[in-house]
Amino acid sequence: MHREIDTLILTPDDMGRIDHDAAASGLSSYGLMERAGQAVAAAALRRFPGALRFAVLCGPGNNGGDGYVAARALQEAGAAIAVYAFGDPATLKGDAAEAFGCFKGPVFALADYAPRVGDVVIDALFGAGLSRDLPETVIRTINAVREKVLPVLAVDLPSGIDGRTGQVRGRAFEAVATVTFMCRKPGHVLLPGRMLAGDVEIFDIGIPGRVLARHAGHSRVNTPALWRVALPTETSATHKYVRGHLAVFSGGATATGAARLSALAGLRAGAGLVTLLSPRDALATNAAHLTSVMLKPLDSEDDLAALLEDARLKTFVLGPGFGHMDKARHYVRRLAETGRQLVLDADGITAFRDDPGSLFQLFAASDTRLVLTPHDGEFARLFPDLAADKGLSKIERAQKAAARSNAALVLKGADTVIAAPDGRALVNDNASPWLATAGSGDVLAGIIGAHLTQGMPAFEAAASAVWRHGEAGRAAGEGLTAEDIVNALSGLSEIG
Ligand SMILES: NC(=O)C1=CN([C@@H]2O[C@H](COP(=O)(O)OP(=O)(O)OC[C@H]3O[C@@H](n4cnc5c(N)ncnc54)[C@H](O)[C@@H]3O)[C@@H](O)[C@H]2O)[C@H](O)CC1
Ligand SMILES: [K+]
Repeated sequence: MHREIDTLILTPDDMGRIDHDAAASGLSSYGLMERAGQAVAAAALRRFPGALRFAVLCGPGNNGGDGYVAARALQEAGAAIAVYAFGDPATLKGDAAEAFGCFKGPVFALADYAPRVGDVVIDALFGAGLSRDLPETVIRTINAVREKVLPVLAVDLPSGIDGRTGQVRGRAFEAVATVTFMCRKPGHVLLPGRMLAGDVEIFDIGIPGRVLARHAGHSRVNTPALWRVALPTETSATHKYVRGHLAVFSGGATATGAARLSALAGLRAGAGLVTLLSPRDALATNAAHLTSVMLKPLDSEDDLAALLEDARLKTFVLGPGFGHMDKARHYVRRLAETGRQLVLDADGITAFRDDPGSLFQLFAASDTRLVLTPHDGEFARLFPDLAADKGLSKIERAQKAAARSNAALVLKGADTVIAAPDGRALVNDNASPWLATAGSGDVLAGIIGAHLTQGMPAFEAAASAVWRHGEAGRAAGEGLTAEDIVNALSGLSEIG
């Protein structure tokens, strides 16, 4: 079943406003903390039945408060515990002070914690409120725990992970699992936070859906439920022209492979027809490798203008192995001016590095017809200021770039973010490490093109393509090549 809280991503700021609102509507904020701490204790007992001792490390804020509740619950369950505090617990405030007050047992200074084999560490030092790099005492503790390779269960977030960005503030615990509350935060889904959070459990502490909805932004984890309705449906009336005609620009004679991968992926991903537009000097090479993909010579803007007289050709992929920067810019202008949809990748992106504004201008005044698929390096060519702003999370960078370019933006990586000009953002989490292989991006561009040409809106076309690409990568398994991803596409069972 699709639960809203399983896909929603809330920033720590959103979460703070939700807390505030929940309390203002009469919900006991200490009650939320009590449920949070109890959930942590339950997860600890369930996951680590053989623990000799739970070392509960409590911080100076509400994350520490959850820790005291968990410590009390573990004690009541008969588990051996030892509690260590960073800072003087007597100075705790509000709910955390109450949680501390309810815990009956000794609390030692964090600096005195000597990790022992058999300990399971409950990390309740810092959660959503981490606002700067970790202090030295905490870093020393993290190092000592990592040195002994002790299992860590993190409360809300592994301490040291910035909940808004997923970046490490100085040092961070590497958790086996993290228990978070209501929704995931960017720190759970963006790298490196995602790797350090381990298995993330989302626990509903009882904040009403209406309060969540009031403050929820437009960020989610990329799942089929979010775009399934936009997928093209197969009916008996489906005709190859109805399923769309995708055209992919090939590079010159020595660089044709990338575009062929895009073209083949487009065909496998459901485009009715796919044509490779090839320079004449590369026709023989391309012809030798193609059967189901059609081939047309194209060397100049005039050739393109003639081609564009066919109104059925609505969707293009330009960039993989393309090579010619001037031609790329001229072709893109023609495509934009004639109202075409375009997936711009690789060299197509680089072609606009000296004047990204001219690209954005071309696609500014219309529905979203452009999909940009940069990796970090290409992103920096089009959006140097956003790439340089280390204060932005990857989600925020993608959102700003999508708004500026009026494009559906696919910011690639193991934590690919797909953003729309209207602010929607999806973080993808089904990619296997094997997907980072030569040609993988060319395949993705082709799948996006296929989805576009079948009539999906740009953002949904991109998001579903990234997801299918991830699934195909998983199906192809370890050691895959880009060809394997293409082949795995048609073997995928029904989406979602
Ligand atoms: N959101 C919810 O629904 C609930 C959240 N709970 C838990 O509360 C924490 C967030 O609590 P908060 O007090 O805002 O933040 P922290 O405990 O993470 O830390 C704040 C505390 O630490 C100080 N501080 C921040 N950074 C540093 C640093 N680098 N060095 C030293 N000190 C630092 C800061 O000044 C504050 O004093 C959330 O994660 C949940 O675990 C609830 O209990 C349930 C409801
Ligand atoms: K924590």
